[in-house]
Amino acid sequence: MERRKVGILGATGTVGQRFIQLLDQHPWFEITWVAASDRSAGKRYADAAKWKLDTPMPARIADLVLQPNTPAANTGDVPKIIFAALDSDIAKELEPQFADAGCAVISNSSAFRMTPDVPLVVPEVNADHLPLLTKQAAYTSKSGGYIVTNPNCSAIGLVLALKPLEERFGIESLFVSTMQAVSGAGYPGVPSLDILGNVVPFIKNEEEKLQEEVGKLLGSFNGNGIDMLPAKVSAHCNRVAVIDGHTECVSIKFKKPVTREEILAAWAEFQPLAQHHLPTAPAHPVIFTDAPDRPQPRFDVGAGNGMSTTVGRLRECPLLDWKFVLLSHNTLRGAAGAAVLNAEVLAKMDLLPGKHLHTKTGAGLAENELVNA
Ligand SMILES: NC(=O)C1=CN([C@@H]2O[C@H](COP(=O)(O)OP(=O)(O)OC[C@H]3O[C@@H](n4cnc5c(N)ncnc54)[C@H](OP(=O)(O)O)[C@@H]3O)[C@@H](O)[C@H]2O)C=CC1
Ligand SMILES: N[C@@H](CC(=O)OP(=O)(O)O)C(=O)O
Repeated sequence: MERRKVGILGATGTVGQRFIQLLDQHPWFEITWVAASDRSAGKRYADAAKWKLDTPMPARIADLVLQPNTPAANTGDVPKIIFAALDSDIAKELEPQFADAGCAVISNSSAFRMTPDVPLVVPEVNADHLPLLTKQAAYTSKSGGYIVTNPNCSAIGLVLALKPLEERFGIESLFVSTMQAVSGAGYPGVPSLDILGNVVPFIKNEEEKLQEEVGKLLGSFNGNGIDMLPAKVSAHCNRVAVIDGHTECVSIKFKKPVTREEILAAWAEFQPLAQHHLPTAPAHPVIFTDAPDRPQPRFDVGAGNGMSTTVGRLRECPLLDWKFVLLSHNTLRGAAGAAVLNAEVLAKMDLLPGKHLHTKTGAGLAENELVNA
């Protein structure tokens, strides 16, 4: 099968490098275009990027030349599928330009996550929100472009654990306290003298994003927009001296009495994408460990190729109903892997740019094939 050509915007950064790692051998997508800041444009990828992953930089990518970062400034072919890993302010300016030029922009940034006509999606949780993209002006104006976003890295791990619980028991309120890895701040990120032997109890805008994104992700698509989940959510976000993997301590109040066995069954049976055979989807999005001292970033961050959330320490909460600890990989499941999985679902729903683009709404496929179990 011929692979679809894709580009990466912000290709030299922490998340951009993860995109390269995940897409280099991808069966459906082929990287043909990379771009970053004006500082990097015109350079070979190998000369512009400080490669920080423990797998080698793919030789073919090393020789790609970084292109200008707007569609207008490009003289050659810009692929119709763009994975974007830009800071929010830059994303705000650049992503709409690519959507207006007819590209599917699969974005990591927070810039448009809460925009009413932009889907904010974790496929196992709310793939049925994706048809919202057909309301965007770029799409309806027949350029066929659009923006789809994935959530904040802490929100992704959290909603994977919450979705099966919300479906079965209903969530009334939620308290979450995070311990977030330094790679979440990009490269070079947090200065070593600030974080070594230390905990920083502040990540700008993080608590606000986590609180509001959970409501949209667990909300429902009403045909025109998203009705937010009305649960109360309170978040504390902390930076800790871990390289990869965000750990979160979660306490929940449910709408009805729930047993430990029912919670464990909800997690174990949560496999909403199992029948779709998506290359990046983990077999088990939520993995429970009953070891008393797990999950831990050092041992569990790679679960499901970095795409599963590991949950553990499930116990009764004297304030709310139940509490547990979860861990997920912030640059894989929390960023690049999430975006690649979004693109795989869009491909399955026939919503990626192609010859049928303007006749498809994605609605039938969302309802019939990608509903969450
Ligand atoms: N790190 C993480 O765990 C997660 C990050 N995110 C989000 O993903 C986005 C990227 O984060 P991250 O990879 O960590 O950031 P980095 O700082 O590591 O990388 C930033 C990238 O943006 C490029 N860039 C900078 N300025 C411009 C510009 N004016 N035009 C085009 N490209 C530019 C840089 O290129 P150059 O090399 O040329 O400077 C680099 O490729 C952010 O919005 C972040 O919040 C989301 C989830 C998790
Ligand atoms: N802010 C997160 C990374 C992230 O996901 O950010 P954003 O919500 O801007 O994508 C962290 O530092 O760990």
